[in-house]
Amino acid sequence: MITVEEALSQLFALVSPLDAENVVLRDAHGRVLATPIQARRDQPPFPASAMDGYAIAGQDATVGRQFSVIGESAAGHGFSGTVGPGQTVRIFTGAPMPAGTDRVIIQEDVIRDGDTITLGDRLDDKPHVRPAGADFRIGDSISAPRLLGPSDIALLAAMNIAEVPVTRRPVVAIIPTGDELVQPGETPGDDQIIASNSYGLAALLDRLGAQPRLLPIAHDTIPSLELAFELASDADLIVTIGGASVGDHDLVGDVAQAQGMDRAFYKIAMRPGKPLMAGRMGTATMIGLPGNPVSAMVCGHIFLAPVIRKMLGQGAAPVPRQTAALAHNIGANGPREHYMRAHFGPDGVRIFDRQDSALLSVLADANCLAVRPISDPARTKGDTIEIIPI
Ligand SMILES: Nc1nc2c(c(=O)[nH]1)N[C@H]1C(S)=C(S)[C@@H](COP(=O)(O)OP(=O)(O)OC[C@H]3O[C@@H](n4cnc5c(N)ncnc54)[C@H](O)[C@@H]3O)O[C@H]1N2
Ligand code: MOO
Repeated sequence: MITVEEALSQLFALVSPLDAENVVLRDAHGRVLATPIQARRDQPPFPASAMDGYAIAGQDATVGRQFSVIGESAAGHGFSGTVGPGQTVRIFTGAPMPAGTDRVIIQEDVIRDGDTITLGDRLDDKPHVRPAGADFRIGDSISAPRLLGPSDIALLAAMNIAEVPVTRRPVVAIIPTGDELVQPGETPGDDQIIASNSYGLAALLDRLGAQPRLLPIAHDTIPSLELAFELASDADLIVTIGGASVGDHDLVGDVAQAQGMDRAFYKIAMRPGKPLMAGRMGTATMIGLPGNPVSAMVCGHIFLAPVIRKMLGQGAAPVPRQTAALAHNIGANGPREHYMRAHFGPDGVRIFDRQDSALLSVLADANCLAVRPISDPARTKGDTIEIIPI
């Protein structure tokens, strides 16, 4: 059995960043910027008022001074003339500062009488002007790779970027396997259960920015698994679930190899997740996950997530860990790195008692996985351990 670290580095060797494609701005949210992008304009493109008030020449801002109002500058409708001594222009937030002005007196500090204003006695000392290019200048760039969030989308829009180069989303074929499985909503037979982790993994892959394709459930027969691999052959990544262990009906590894899978590894010193396998299969990478629902989901967090990030051009790094204090004592760990369902709250990390890899309800209550290194000794309340938020 190899370590989690070794398995991850072998997985990274199996995948490469995908090509870039252009998408319209509206579709760029959640995608990874593939190449740096440059602003096409200055923002603001002109010195702009930050307040509603009156634009004047700053040196004339003295208490009691009077100005005659000669026009208006509104957002989208600037004032085309020049403002001379003793003159002002009514101005609104976002409007261009007229020529001859460099300060806005907010309307609360002005008394207006007809077309004359008088500056009040409590003037602030701020210009209330946003200089041209204060936000960004033409040519300023957003570096890549970068996972584009809502703030980035707003910035790209302001930069007048209508099409965004992003990394293609990896197509991930998910193959649930097992005669005992039926789809949610179907009526299971007496010996059957509902396929669950296939849906959990599809959701995880959605969240990672991949394009999951949930294939029909494959039976525990060679022809059914062969058909499933055929259906999956044009994917970037093929993920099987179940049939990975040593039972008589665990055929996934054998069929994959008969179909030309070049196996990189099988079995990891990890709990849950021991019977994980991976390799190249034609143009795709194949990852065979264990069937136990929690094992598959934990492998999704620990292996699929970093692999997808590498394919999206976000670099090759394990899933980030944090440190936190234990809320209670725990016993020693065994010979496999243990990813334990736990809850991190104000009193520290509480590791759940029940860790059977069939228990999805315990996974749903967890907000992190507490990582116990191989042969980690017993720990006491307050000790620092590593956790992975999930
Ligand atoms: N003699 C041994 N038995 C087992 C070993 C071992 O080392 N020696 N390893 C155990 C470990 S650890 C795991 S993990 C499981 C993994 O087995 P498989 O990958 O072959 O998975 P299955 O046998 O097909 O299924 C296990 C379990 O999970 C349920 N399952 C499978 N797919 C789904 C799905 N899509 N949705 C929901 N549930 C699913 C399945 O019904 C089984 O209950 O092997 C141990 N055995
Ligand atoms: O590795 Mo199994 O995944 O412990 O349940």
